[in-house]
Amino acid sequence: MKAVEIKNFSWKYDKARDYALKDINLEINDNEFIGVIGPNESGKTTLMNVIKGIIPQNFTGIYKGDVKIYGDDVAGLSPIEITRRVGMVFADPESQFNSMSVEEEITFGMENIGLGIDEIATRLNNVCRLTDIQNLLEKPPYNLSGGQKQRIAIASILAMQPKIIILDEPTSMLDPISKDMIFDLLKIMKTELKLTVIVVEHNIEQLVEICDKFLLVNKGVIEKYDNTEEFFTNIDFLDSRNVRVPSGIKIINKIGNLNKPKSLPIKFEEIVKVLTKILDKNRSKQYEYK
Ligand SMILES: Nc1ncnc2c1ncn2[C@@H]1O[C@H](COP(=O)(O)OP(=O)(O)OP(=O)(O)O)[C@@H](O)[C@H]1O
Repeated sequence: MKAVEIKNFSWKYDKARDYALKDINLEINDNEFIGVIGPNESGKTTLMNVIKGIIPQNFTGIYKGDVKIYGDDVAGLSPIEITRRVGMVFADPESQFNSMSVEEEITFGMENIGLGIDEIATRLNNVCRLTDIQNLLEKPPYNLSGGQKQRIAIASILAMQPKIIILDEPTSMLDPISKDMIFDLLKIMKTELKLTVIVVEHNIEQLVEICDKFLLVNKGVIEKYDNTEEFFTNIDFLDSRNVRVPSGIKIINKIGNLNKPKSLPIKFEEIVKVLTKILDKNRSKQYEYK
């Protein structure tokens, strides 16, 4: 069964002149990891809100087409049913907080959906271990570092055990070390928790290492949706859309196009391997000539 299935979908915000999303068709498989990129105001957040059911629940406008989450029409699900299936993390973790201690913050959602005390304790323990926030439980969530706040926001979402997690620019307000910690957590979500992960992120260099597929949204339409390797084959097209293609991929693409191999690596360590081979070959050739 598909995790997300969107068919002929369009959305126009009330009073907006144009549709924010136009004729969207999209399928996301269970346990896939999707990187969503695109220019500002292209419709990325709107698309995430559609998958999470925030649109049409909290917005008025024109809603056309079908949006299904694991086979069910999202517009027909109750807020609790949606919360159980889809979790969402925002750029600003504080926008999610509404409790006076980290522990309350994490248990709040679980109590709301009526989980028992033992289940809440087990889940609390698990998510604190995953996000490394055990020593923060007594503290107010507001007086912490940006990275800690984001890990708390993620912990409270993971505690709900959704099948899909959407993260909308989760590292945009964080320092480099905290960013790395969030990327490590993203890996765990895919490999250990087996979630379907959809992340809007500008840091393509790090996304390339973990995403199965990339989705480019531009002017309200899906311009490109492909496996990561395929996505980065047409560098000229991506340049024309101002996608910041990592330098390693650009270099290997230039060299690769000259040598015409069947497929090109895109992950950092794979690129290093290929370049090392090319350099070694060159060195041994120079040696032969001497
Ligand atoms: N609540 C709203 N009411 C009316 N128009 C909106 C609303 N929210 C977003 N829009 C418009 O919808 C379009 C898509 O916006 P959206 O926030 O989805 O883009 P985005 O790609 O996430 O942008 P960014 O990268 O800047 O966050 C924009 O033209 C925006 O102005």
